[in-house]
Amino acid sequence: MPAFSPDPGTTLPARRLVVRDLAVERGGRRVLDGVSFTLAPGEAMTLVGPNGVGKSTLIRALTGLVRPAAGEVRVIGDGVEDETDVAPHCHYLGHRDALKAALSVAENLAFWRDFLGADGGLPVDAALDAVDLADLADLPAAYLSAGQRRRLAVARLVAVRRPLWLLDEPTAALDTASERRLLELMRAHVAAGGALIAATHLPLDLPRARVLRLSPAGAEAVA
Ligand SMILES: Nc1ncnc2c1ncn2[C@@H]1O[C@H](COP(=O)(O)OP(=O)(O)OP(=O)(O)O)[C@@H](O)[C@H]1O
Repeated sequence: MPAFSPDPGTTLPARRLVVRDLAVERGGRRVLDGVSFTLAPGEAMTLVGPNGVGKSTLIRALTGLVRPAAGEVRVIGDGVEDETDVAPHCHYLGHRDALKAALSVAENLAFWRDFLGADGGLPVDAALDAVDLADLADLPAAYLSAGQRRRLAVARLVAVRRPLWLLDEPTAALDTASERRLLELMRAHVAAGGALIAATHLPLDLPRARVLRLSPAGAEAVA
């Protein structure tokens, strides 16, 4: 598996995520209230808190998949037209790996590159190599194990360059080597000027990562 090192000459477009007084309701109940933070280019933030506190809800609200009850989420950066539409600037890695079972591993990734626009991202074979899936390129995705499925979902992050990664428990189902590999990709992303948020129950070895702790009492920046 080759080391993935971003070309230092191709830094990501600088995008700042600004979240102000965000409130989100689920099933008629206010799950999040008054969440505010800013994430600058080159910053990583882990999102922690007990089961059911609203980590996935916050990440989905940031992507625009869940409509906030109050507050706003904005992307600020040069040349950004619609500042409230975060989706075109981000990758969302959720609990479901968004794979088409009948397509091969390589075809799944090629689909995402076409669909999302692969400007500057790694070619399919290199992206599969980055997650150690090159040997399974022709296998139908239906046959992948849970960890392999997750690795294929992770390959999307490097096959399509986006400045903001919103990751919901990204290490779920990954073995130790794959987890280490994902952390390398995350560090490389931040080093290239990208930003990321990762909801996690496990400590992630991300130097200088800020921590946003959610609790039933509210959100608190703890580092
Ligand atoms: N579609 C929904 N309808 C009703 N309630 C929901 C819905 N989705 C989430 N919830 C509730 O919102 C709360 C927050 O859920 P969320 O999945 O964001 O928590 P989490 O912090 O990510 O939890 P975990 O650590 O278990 O993954 C929970 O009480 C959950 O039951």
